[in-house]
Amino acid sequence: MTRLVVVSNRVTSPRQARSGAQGGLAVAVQAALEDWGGVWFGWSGELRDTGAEEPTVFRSGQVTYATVDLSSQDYEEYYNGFANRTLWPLFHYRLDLTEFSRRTLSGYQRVNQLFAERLRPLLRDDDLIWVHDYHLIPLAEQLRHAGCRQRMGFFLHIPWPALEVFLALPNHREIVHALCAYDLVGFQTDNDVRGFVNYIKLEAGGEVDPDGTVRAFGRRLRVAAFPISIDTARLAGFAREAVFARQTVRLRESLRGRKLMIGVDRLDYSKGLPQRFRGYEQLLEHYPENRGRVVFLQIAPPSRQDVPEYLQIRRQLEATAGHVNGAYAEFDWMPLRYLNTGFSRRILAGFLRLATVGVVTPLRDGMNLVAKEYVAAQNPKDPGVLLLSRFAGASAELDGAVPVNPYDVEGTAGAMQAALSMPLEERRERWESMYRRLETHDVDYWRGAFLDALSAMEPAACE
Ligand SMILES: O=P(O)(O)OC[C@H]1O[C@H](O[C@H]2O[C@H](CO)[C@@H](O)[C@H](O)[C@H]2O)[C@H](O)[C@@H](O)[C@@H]1O
Ligand SMILES: O=c1ccn([C@@H]2O[C@H](COP(=O)(O)OP(=O)(O)O)[C@@H](O)[C@H]2O)c(=O)[nH]1
Repeated sequence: MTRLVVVSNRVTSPRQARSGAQGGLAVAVQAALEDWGGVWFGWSGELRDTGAEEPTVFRSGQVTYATVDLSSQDYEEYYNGFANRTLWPLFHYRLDLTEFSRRTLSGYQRVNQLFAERLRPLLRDDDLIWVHDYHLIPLAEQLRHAGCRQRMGFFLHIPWPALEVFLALPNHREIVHALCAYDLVGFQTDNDVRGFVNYIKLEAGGEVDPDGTVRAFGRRLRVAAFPISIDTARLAGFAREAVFARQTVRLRESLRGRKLMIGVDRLDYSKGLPQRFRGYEQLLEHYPENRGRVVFLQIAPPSRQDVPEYLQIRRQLEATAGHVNGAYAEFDWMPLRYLNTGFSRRILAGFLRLATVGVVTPLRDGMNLVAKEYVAAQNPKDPGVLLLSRFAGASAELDGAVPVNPYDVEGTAGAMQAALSMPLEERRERWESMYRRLETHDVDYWRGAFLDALSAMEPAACE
């Protein structure tokens, strides 16, 4: 039987998943693999400087985990460097934060080569190989050089930028050339597909058919949007069960009847947290009836702390949160609760259900699973309102959300006010259309759509 082999930088064991420290990629891949079974290959998250080791392999349920350690130089150049100081900021439209160096680029290529060498002996001829995200764009090309002919798909979890932004990457051509070694390249949204197709047509001199068939660099492949999703029924079940859980009860009691607004994001500059805090400050300033009546809970587990820009945003947020509380707190009311802790998704589901407003206002986001989890966690009889940035991939699907331009701080405050005072009937109507979408378009649907498309490809099609 055809095996599924998933490759990603981040591999999360079931134990790590319970800590709540992982991002959306790990959450979705875990859910996809748990049902289908297969191999999950990637970085162990550990650093080892002595000698290249064979992958560590262990099995849990249906999934075989195979992980490799990285050296501290690999970690610095590949993960902190080219992946998270070049590709991440550039693909999130932050040219001001984008660094480029040949040293980190060569580390990026080296780790992709290492992954290819370690993965190859584990592969069978009829495996379906599914590679995830910007860390591993060159992997298929490396595997093909080593003679692998299996069908290979790639899914990009982050946005694909507009052409003019992408052209700022000095090795843009090399990156797209490498992507063309896959048989199927999946993006989160049609907008991302458009950015890629524009590059193929306008820069690479390639051709793209209406069905997404691409011919470029002597290869034929397919591109399409496959919006990632959540395990909707399971998350809704977590939220129902969490009503009587210890932490949910503690949170509810601490509110003393006040309305809860909630944000849950990795501590990342792409998530728009400073603008969000300022929007909340404006809400308290311009709609004073909310003072003492609303609490904003922002959960922001630290992420990529060895990358300087992440330390900067952390300091900035501490100052902004302190400023909001300093200006508006009363002796018996703290307007903003800002936590640098991660929670398990069971606990989060309970917190999301308690919240009258879910605030998801990234400056740019590939998808944003928290937006979908907020909808899934709501009580159908009395659902809360989702505020959603138009720059999150999720906004293409969640039409019942209140749209927000996160750069418009006063507009964000106005949207918060509208959400806090929205009548039940409108809340239900908006929630129902979003929940219906998530019931059918869940993580199983995402996995099935991608793997069906990949299975239908001819292996290693060259023009
Ligand atoms: O692995 P880290 O460096 O700790 O970062 C966590 C993950 O962040 C990013 O997640 C993205 O994937 C989500 C699911 O598709 C999507 O909803 C979100 O918009 C993206 O930002 C990153 O792309 C992953 O590789 C990281 O593992
Ligand atoms: O304390 C936390 C914070 C986040 N998450 C999960 O991490 C994922 C974040 O994914 P998203 O797509 O929103 O953003 P990313 O972090 O991948 O950029 C979601 O499933 C969250 O429920 C979690 O389990 N615990």
